[in-house]
Amino acid sequence: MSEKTTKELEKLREHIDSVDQQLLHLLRKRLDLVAQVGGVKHAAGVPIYAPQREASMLAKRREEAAKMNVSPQLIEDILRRLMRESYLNEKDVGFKQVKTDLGHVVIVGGQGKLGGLFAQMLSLSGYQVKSLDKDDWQQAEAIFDGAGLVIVTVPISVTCELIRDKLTSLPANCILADLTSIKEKPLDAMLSSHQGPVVGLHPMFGPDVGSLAKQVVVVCHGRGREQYEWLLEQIGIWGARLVDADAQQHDKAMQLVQAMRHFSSFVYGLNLYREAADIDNLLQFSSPIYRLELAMVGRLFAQSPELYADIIFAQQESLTAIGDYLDNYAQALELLKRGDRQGFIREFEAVAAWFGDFAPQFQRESRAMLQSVNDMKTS
Ligand SMILES: C=C(O[C@@H]1C=C(C(=O)O)C=C[C@H]1O)C(=O)O
Repeated sequence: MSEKTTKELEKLREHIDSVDQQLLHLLRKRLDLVAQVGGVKHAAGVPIYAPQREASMLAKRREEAAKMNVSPQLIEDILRRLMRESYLNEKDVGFKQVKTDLGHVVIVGGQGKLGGLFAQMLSLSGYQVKSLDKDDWQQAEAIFDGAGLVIVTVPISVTCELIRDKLTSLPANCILADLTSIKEKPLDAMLSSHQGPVVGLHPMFGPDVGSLAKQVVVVCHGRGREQYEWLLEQIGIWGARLVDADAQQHDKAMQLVQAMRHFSSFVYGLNLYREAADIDNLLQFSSPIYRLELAMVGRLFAQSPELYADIIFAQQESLTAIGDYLDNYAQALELLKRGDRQGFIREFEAVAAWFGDFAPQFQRESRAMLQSVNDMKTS
């Protein structure tokens, strides 16, 4: 059935269409300017992401918007979306090559998704990149010969063994780095296999990000920092934020941030499956927060089970964090069984007090996410 309309409505809609077309022309103009900025940055080696410029630009546009009786949040939302586009487009011109006399880069596991992303970023920055995968070990000697940087990005379960068995005779000054999501053991393995510069990296994002702008890369220093400092600068030019961490502390945080988080998503999915939930039907009744939650869980099952098994099984200690969660769940369930509404409220308040200012901050952040989940609906 076609939507109801009137003559007057049609007239106004024609005006709106024409304004939208003007917007489109302005967008084209903005994209062209950003492309020029990309070229200038490429030549000068300026990072793709400029947080101070963004903050001052947003503040000015918000102020102007308020004066024009336009919601400051509206212009901020639009500009943030446009800036995301800028990062993607700036990428296309490539990046400045910080180290021009490196020799080539070898990505061990270059056919994996994350390896592929790093290979792409390095190639866009002018480096010669070679991939070394499962079937290439026969030619390893030739591939490593003359390498200035070797990046290991293979499943966690085989990372340390591979480093210890196969990376013992790299060129002396070659930098050895890994992208594993745990850091202590791989870093130890790299330090003992290779006498040259060593650095542990953990990109805190999946391979499906379109751009590294604003993404975090954790850095655990190994040895010979002066020799790999350029690599950190290069990653900064891609737009990522580098966060130094102690390997042990990083691994401890990962028990909650990764093992526990993915495990509870897994169980959430497992539960829906065992309860034979009808997802179509649930979506009919879904509130935006439920849809978002289901998306967070469902996206897990669109990816590789090996990847998640690797992350969850990586550290024996995660078992404690996950076990604690089960205990807390059981204790909270007791409140419910006893009908202890007051007890529930007391616990709730204790947790809220502990979250402190983060709770309202998270509420604000999630509001924006929920609104965009709602915007995505098509019927
Ligand atoms: C275009 C630039 O690059 C990025 C994109 C911006 C934009 O689209 O307005 C602003 C700042 C940068 O994060 C720039 O530096 O001006």
